Amino acid sequence: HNSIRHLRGPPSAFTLFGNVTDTLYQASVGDVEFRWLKEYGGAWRLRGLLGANILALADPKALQHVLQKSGYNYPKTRQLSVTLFNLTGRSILWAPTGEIHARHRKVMNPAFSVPQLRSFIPLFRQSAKKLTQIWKDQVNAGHPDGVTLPVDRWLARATLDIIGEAAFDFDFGALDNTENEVSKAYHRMFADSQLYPSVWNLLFQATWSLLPEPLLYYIRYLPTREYKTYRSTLSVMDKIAARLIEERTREFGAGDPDKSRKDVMSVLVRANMSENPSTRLSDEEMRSQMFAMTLAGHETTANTVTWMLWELAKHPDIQEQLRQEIAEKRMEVTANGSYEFALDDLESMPLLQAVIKETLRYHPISSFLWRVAAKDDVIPLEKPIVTTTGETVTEIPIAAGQVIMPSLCSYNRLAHVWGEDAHDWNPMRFLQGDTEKQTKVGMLSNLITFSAGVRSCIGWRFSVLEMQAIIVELVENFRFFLPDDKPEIIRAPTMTMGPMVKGKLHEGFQMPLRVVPV
Ligand code: HEM
Repeated sequence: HNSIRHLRGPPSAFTLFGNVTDTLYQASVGDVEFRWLKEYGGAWRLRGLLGANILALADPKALQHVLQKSGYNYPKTRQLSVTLFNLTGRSILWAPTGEIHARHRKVMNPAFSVPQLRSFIPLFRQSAKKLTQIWKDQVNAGHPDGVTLPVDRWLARATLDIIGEAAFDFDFGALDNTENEVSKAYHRMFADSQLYPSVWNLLFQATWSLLPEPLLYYIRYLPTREYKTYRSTLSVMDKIAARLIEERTREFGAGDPDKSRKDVMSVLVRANMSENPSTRLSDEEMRSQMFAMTLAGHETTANTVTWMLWELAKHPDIQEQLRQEIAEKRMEVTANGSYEFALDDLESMPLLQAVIKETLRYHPISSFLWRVAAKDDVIPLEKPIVTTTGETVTEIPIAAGQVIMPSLCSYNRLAHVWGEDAHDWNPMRFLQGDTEKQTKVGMLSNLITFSAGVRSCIGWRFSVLEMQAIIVELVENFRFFLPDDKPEIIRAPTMTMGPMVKGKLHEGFQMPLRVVPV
């Protein structure tokens, strides 16, 4: 019995493939979602592969219910868990049950506390400055009008170095060496292996819910290009991870932990050693956290900053206002006898905050999630929807096993939440808007971009602080323009929604911008 049969949704020509492929094969993220959102409201039915019914959600109350209020009643689908296992091993991203996840999250939480994150600010600033210097050197080499740079690649290198230092006290050296193995390996993971998967691959994945679970953990050994990419990335990382964990554990065991070590892994090793042995994470699980943090923690932030610079290039007036705000804060800081922006300085720049929030809203790099109902339930709606029989409903009863696709990009465009101009990038909405009346959902200003609830992004604050530190440095030092040939940028529907140039998808993610020193 599947009670979402009566929900409206796009028709599908072939039962075998359904129309989930419409989402996965669209040219630019939002092409189909925003049309469906307009047509059906905050919830619609999609046909999955092999005739399955999938419930897509954008309604605030529905998302609050599924992601935030119901705890572990809506775990990740098996398919998603297995994919994350293939990418990261037995990490927090994989954790298939509430019990396993709670154990992982408890050990990891202390590493993401506010005081811990505050200590990373100098590191964020240092990497941003290094990037600035590299760009200045390139421009000064005889290009007074600036140069067109692949800003996304440079930002990914900077954020990889940051996650290395912050998470493991390890120098990946990605900014120093552009041929860096780890940096290239992670880039391949997203760009090559995730864009427009073949229908055969999708059908193969659809069978995972029918296969015995232990078998699924051997999928990563398949000889296809995709799994080879995953395996080679993990093996590059595995050697580094094993050494770092062994080092930390030895220091800790000798009763002589290096107190100066503030990296996430050291905090994790300490937290793990003080756990009851039965709830402790295994060596394999600890190594996997390192893969998870590297995967989840660098291209995500880099992509978001990339989209932000693109928007600033398209909105020169806002770019100039932001530069003005930073300049004023710079004078204030200098007058107080300091050389550097501290956390409070960064957080007291309203336009900076607004630009970051608006970019998170407009370009949510995880444009959708996958969940499955562990038991029968009734999902409430904030805005009623009309069913195929013309009935208006305010809740959706669902059966255990119902697959759900929270459409993060669609929620972030709801006109009744964000205003009639929800499809425009306009940071001013966060300076004028009154978010008090909105349904409380998500981690920051009711944005769903970091998901919500027990499985929300553990790194959301880390990422926001990192973005603040990077943006301030870049906008203080450079002006950003669209390149003269104005390439058409699309939001590629890969695992992290990255920018690609239309007609040049084979070149992977890219965002060329003209960078001119201030
Ligand atoms: C703009 C940047 C980022 C965005 C938009 C983002 C978004 C997300 C989203 C949507 C999820 C939920 C995925 C799901 O449930 O299927 C998630 C989970 C996660 N993120 Fe992030 N993330 C960002 C940056 C980071 C950073 C910097 C780190 C680490 C330092 C990080 C670490 C994680 C981890 C470990 C999880 C899994 C949490 C769990 O299952 O308990 N993320 N992120």
